[in-house]
Amino acid sequence: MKARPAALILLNAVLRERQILGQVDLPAEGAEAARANRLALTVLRNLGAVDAVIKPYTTRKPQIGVHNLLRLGTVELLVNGQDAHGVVSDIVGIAKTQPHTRKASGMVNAILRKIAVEGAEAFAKAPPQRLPPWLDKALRKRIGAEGIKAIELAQSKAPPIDLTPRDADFTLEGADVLPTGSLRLRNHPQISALPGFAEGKFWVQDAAAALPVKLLGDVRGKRVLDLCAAPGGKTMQLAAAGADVTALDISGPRLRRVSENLARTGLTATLVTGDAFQHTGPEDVGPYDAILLDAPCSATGTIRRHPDLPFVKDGSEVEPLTKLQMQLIDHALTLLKPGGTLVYCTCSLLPVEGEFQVTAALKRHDGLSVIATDPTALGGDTDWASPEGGLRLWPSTWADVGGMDGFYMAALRRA
Ligand SMILES: C[S@@+](CC[C@H](N)C(=O)[O-])C[C@H]1O[C@@H](n2cnc3c(N)ncnc32)[C@H](O)[C@@H]1O
Repeated sequence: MKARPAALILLNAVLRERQILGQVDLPAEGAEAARANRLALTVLRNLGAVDAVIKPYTTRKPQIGVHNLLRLGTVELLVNGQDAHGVVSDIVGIAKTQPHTRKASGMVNAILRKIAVEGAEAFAKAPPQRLPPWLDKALRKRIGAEGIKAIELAQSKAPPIDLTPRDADFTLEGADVLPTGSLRLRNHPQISALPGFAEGKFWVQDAAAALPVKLLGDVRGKRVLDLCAAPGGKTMQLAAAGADVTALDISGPRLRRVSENLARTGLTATLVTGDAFQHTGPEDVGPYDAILLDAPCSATGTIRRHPDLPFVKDGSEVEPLTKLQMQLIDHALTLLKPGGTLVYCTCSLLPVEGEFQVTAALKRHDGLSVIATDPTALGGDTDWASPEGGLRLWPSTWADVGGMDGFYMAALRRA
């Protein structure tokens, strides 16, 4: 299947069935599937502006299948700058093949022709894609209208691809080296075709996601538990830094990805499939020197990479997730040596999944303390430091060089 009809399947799955993009079975492969995915992501990242362009041409909201065709056509015309004649005839052709859009093909034709000629101005004037109301409400008090706007602007742009090098001296032509050590690609090449990929010299990992492991300091020779490990970006960092790593995850299929990643990079870790709460550690060697807890979370920090999330999630999972995070912190502390370090992190924008978890853990555990992180020691900026001693990153952090995923991280010392 070609990219455009495949992109339509993706858009219908997200916007009609409320399905996560990554879970949609796509009848396309290779380059066409990759292009379909990029098209769907671009539509979702710009949905508000695209709908604002379409609205004046419709008397009432079109049926969703028709609306998605118009959205796809509008993005091809106004964002991707594709040839108007080709786009309109292709989208109309797709409309004609579907029973639920066939009747509207004449209307689709007329609207897209008009948008091709006059739509650019309305698109340029439209504000960036809004945060979903539940997320806006949760953040507004903390970061204000300006902070929200900065996040929305950052999320409306396609993010760069960041790589973590296995060895610090690895460089890649065309990649920028960020002060934190990540390599950043502004174009979107086929990763598996890049020099060094097959030899496992790097892996894809957002610059923000590469920081939590650094909060553990020098892990060479230490026994480190990666408690929620899959797909394994942080496991590989730990192994590359010389730690004796145990990587645990509840999901067998996801842990297989850790295994594949380790095989490609030539790194080693002990893999354990299972529930973190059942893990008591190997009895013969006792508690771990350090633990990384990259807890399951709302993933609201990754919306720029996964713009489907706001259309699929409604915030109702946040409360159960915060309970799980709290229990995981408590359990992790039982597996840690006295004096050992626990790094807690989430790719969430929400303080309840970050800062609040740390301050609440300090109240629950006598003698537990935060090892205050100096962001400048990691190549970051002073304003990354949050009052309780952790680091807070937003999608708008370093926006001028492409931003980074929203993340929270803090290092805790057990008494
Ligand atoms: C944020 S992801 C971890 C990402 C990973 N650390 C990385 O850098 O690639 C959270 C992981 O927690 C796992 N998980 C969720 N509940 C768990 C539990 N009770 N025990 C162990 N793993 C769990 C999920 O399967 C998921 O892979």
